[in-house]
This record gives sequence, C-alpha cells and structure tokens, in this order.
Amino acid sequence: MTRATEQTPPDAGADFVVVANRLPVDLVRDKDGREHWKASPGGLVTALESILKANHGAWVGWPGVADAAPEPFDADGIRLHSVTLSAEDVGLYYEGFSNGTVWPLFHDVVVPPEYHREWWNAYVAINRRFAEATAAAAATDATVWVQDYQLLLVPRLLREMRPDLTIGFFLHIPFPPVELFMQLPWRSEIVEGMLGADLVGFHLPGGADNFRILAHRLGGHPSVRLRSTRGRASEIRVDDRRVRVGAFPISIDSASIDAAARDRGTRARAERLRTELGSPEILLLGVDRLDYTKGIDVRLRALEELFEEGRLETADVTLLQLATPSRERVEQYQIMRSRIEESVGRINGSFGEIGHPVVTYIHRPVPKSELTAFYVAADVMLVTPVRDGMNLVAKEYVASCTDGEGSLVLSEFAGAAAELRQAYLCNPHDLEGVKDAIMAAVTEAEDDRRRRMRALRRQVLGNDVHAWARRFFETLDATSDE
Ligand SMILES: O=P(O)(O)OC[C@H]1O[C@H](O[C@H]2O[C@H](CO)[C@@H](O)[C@H](O)[C@H]2O)[C@H](O)[C@@H](O)[C@@H]1O
Ligand SMILES: Nc1ccn([C@@H]2O[C@H](COP(=O)(O)OP(=O)(O)O)[C@@H](O)[C@H]2O)c(=O)n1
Repeated sequence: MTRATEQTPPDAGADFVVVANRLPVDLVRDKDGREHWKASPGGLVTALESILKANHGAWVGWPGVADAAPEPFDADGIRLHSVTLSAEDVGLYYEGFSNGTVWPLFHDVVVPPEYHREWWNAYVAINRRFAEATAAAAATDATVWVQDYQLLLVPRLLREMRPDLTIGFFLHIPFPPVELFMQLPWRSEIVEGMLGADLVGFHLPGGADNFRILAHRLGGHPSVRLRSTRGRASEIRVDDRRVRVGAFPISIDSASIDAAARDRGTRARAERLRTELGSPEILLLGVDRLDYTKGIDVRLRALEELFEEGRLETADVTLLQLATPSRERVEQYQIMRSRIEESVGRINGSFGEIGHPVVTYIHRPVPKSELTAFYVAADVMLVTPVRDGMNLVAKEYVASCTDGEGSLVLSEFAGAAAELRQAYLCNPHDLEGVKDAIMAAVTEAEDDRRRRMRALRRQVLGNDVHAWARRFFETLDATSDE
C-alpha cells in the first residue's frame, strides 16, 4: 500500500462524521427510471442512525446502487455524502473482498473464503476513495467514526491524510481467532490499517484479545491491559501513538421499540396478523437477512424433525420466517437461498394443509412498523446463527415483549448471547440441542418463562444504543486527551 498524501482541512465541514460502506438510505431505481430512497438493510444502520440524528453529524457512504453520484443532501438532520462505486467496484470490493473474503473468514469460515489479488487491489483503492471523501467532509479537529469490515484500511489512510482528526473504528462482525485470521494473505496490511484509529472497538472481549495478539505477532506492537477503564480495555503502542482496544457490545434504541410495541395500532396489527396466520396456538418467528451465517436452515431442520417426531403438533404451531434479500449476486447466498426455499417447500408439502402452511416464508423487506407488530405477535423468537457479531433482532424482540410474555431461543454463537444469558441458549451445530431449546421455550411453565423475560428486558432496556455510543466516545475522548 502506498502512503496517502496529507490534505488541508476543508473550510466548512462536520465536527462529527460517520463513514460506513452504506448510507442509511439506499437509492432505488424503478423500472421506468424514476429514483427514490429507502432505508438500507442491517443492524449497523439501525444502530447508528439514531446516534447521528441526535448529533447533527455527517455520514459518508455508498448509496447502494452502481454509478449513483448524488450531491450531498440532508436527511433527518444528517448530511449525507455519497461515495460512487461502479458496477465493477461493487463486484470486486463489496461482493468480492468484503463479502467473499472477509465476511466468511471472520464468521468462522462457515463457507470457504476466497483470496483473489484483484479483489484485494479493488478493496485498497476503494478504501482510499472512502478515506478521501471523509477527509473532505470533516472539519478541522473533527471526530470520525469508521464502521466495519468493508473499511478496515480507512483509519490508517485517513490518519495519513488528516492527522488532526480523532478516529474511532468499530467492527460490527466477529473478529476471528488468530489461527483463522493468519490465512489472510494481506493480514499485516489489515491490522496496520485498523491501528490507524485512536480506538478500535469490538462487540466482545474475545475479539479485542484476538486483535491485540495479532498486532503483536504481525506488527511487533506491544500492548498493556488498562485497569482504570470499565470492562476490559487494552492499549497498543504503535510508534509514538497509543491505540486503545476494547469491547463495546452494541444495542438498540430500546425505549423507542418498547413504546412502538405498546402502541395500540401495533397491538391491533399483531392480533390481525395472528388471525391471518390461522390463529395458531404457538407462533414461532424468524427475522433475518437471508445470510448463510444466520442459521435459518438450522431452525427449519429442527422444526421439521420436531414435527416428524410428533413432539410438536402441526395444527398448533406456525413458523413465520422473514428473510430480507441480501447480497444476492454472491454465489454462497444463492446456494443458501435455494436450500432454504427447498426446505420450506418440503416442510409445507409434508405437514401443511390447504390454506394452512406450517411455514410462512417472506423474502422481501418489511417496513419497521410492521416488524414490531410481528415481534409483538410472536410467542417464540428463533435466533439461531452459526456465528453473528451481535444480532440486534434478538434485542428488538425482547424490547417488544412489553407484557413480559414471549420466549427467545438464542444461539450461543451470536454476540448477543454474552448478555442475554436468560434466553433459551443453544448450540446451532447440535440439532438435538436446538430442538430441546425450542421445546423448552414452548413448554416451560409460564412463571419460569416470565422470569426469564423479566431478566432479558432488564438487560436490554438498561443497555441501549445511546449507552453504547456514550461508552465508546468516553473511551475515545480519554484517548485523545492524553
Ligand atoms: O450492507 P449489507 O451488505 O446489506 O449488510 C447489512 C449489514 O450486515 C452486517 O451487520 C452487522 O452489524 C450488526 C450491528 O452491529 C450486528 O448486530 C450484526 O451481527 C452484524 O452482522 C454488517 O456488519 C453491516 O456492515 C451491514 O451493513
Ligand atoms: N424485514 C426486516 C428485517 C430486519 N430489519 C432490521 O435489520 C436489522 C438486522 O440487524 P441484525 O443485527 O440482527 O443483523 P444484520 O442484518 O445486521 O447482520 C434489525 O435492526 C432489524 O430490525 C428490518 O428493518 N426489516
């Protein structure tokens, strides 16, 4: 990687800038060529949007379609700056290196990562493009918050361009064990890229530990544990700089979801939904991007076996599975989609009745207001990823269970499991264990279910996304004050 050249700060610019692969809204082009904006998918946008609205900051990101180059504009008090990507850039940088190399490698190689030099070269070039756009949008001495695995090189590039900036970096996906990370042909460049930040944040302490070990092994950067900070944090020495590293588990805007779930209209919609689904005694719900990490196939297999074994009665139980379309041009996503749709067809073919499928599967985005009604309607939420950075859906479900009813089946391999200990935890690789967790969630005595939900709600309502951002910025400020 060549060094970036230092840039003069712009005359006007924002004091607080988020840079993420995606803008919070995607540009959509209709068949007749008309354009409009819609909310982008995923938990990163959900989490950051509320923070930025409160801070009147700027957001630098890709508008979600190739070759779009809209001028900067304001949306809900946030100044949006678009980074333009050509169709080739999207193929090499987003679908290729980000989602064909880093995503599977960082999610425990659940599908094999591919290593291609042309993907890497595009990733370097596009990270530089994001860094340049950010350097142009940030005021002198601004704070910049770089997000996620698509932009691992941006902190260092940005520091070289704009040494006046305070730079935070947060990784929304797991940071893998050292042995897996070492597969990456460009492992040193990635670690040095992240070390350009003043603070590098992960969801879990394990990710922070893996990163610290790699910074030492690959770059010879020593680190010390900090005792003064809340939780476990470390400091890595990089030349004459100190880079803080720590765990900051992300959360949701719990109070606003709680309020939306209490809303009379939402509750009425939830009732109607149950009726539309044939008034099942037990409504199971799955809500995911259609991603091979989410374990949608795992829960379908578990359900099928529970029906086959007669442990669940098909007349009593319905699963509603929402699967938001995601990364549809990446081959592994196409393979997973076919497998899931085949399972849904098989289960309904074997166990459904005319007008009463046992699995209702929706493969399109659903509006947020509708989503809250689905959470309210559900008796049991199934969150069974084979690996997940956090999983905000699990927390959103808990925040929506305002009457203390509802059960959460949660994979131990979701980051959320570290906090949501009272969920029905399961190992998604152990199918019998998943089935037992579902059965426990369905059959456990009401008092016990309520006791679990009370504890979960305490956790989620007491640790919201604002507290997450506050903790991150307190640590970042402490770093830049020293
Ligand atoms: O932008 P896409 O390629 O459509 O993907 C959507 C987002 O998916 C990932 O979300 C992660 O962030 C969540 C919030 O921290 C976390 O709960 C979840 O476990 C992660 O998978 C991805 O990291 C984002 O960059 C994407 O925008
Ligand atoms: N149909 C859907 C499904 C999910 N979502 C949101 O997408 C986010 C998913 O976040 P997540 O952390 O569970 O998982 P990722 O998709 O970010 O990997 C949640 O905030 C959901 O509310 C949505 O807006 N519409």
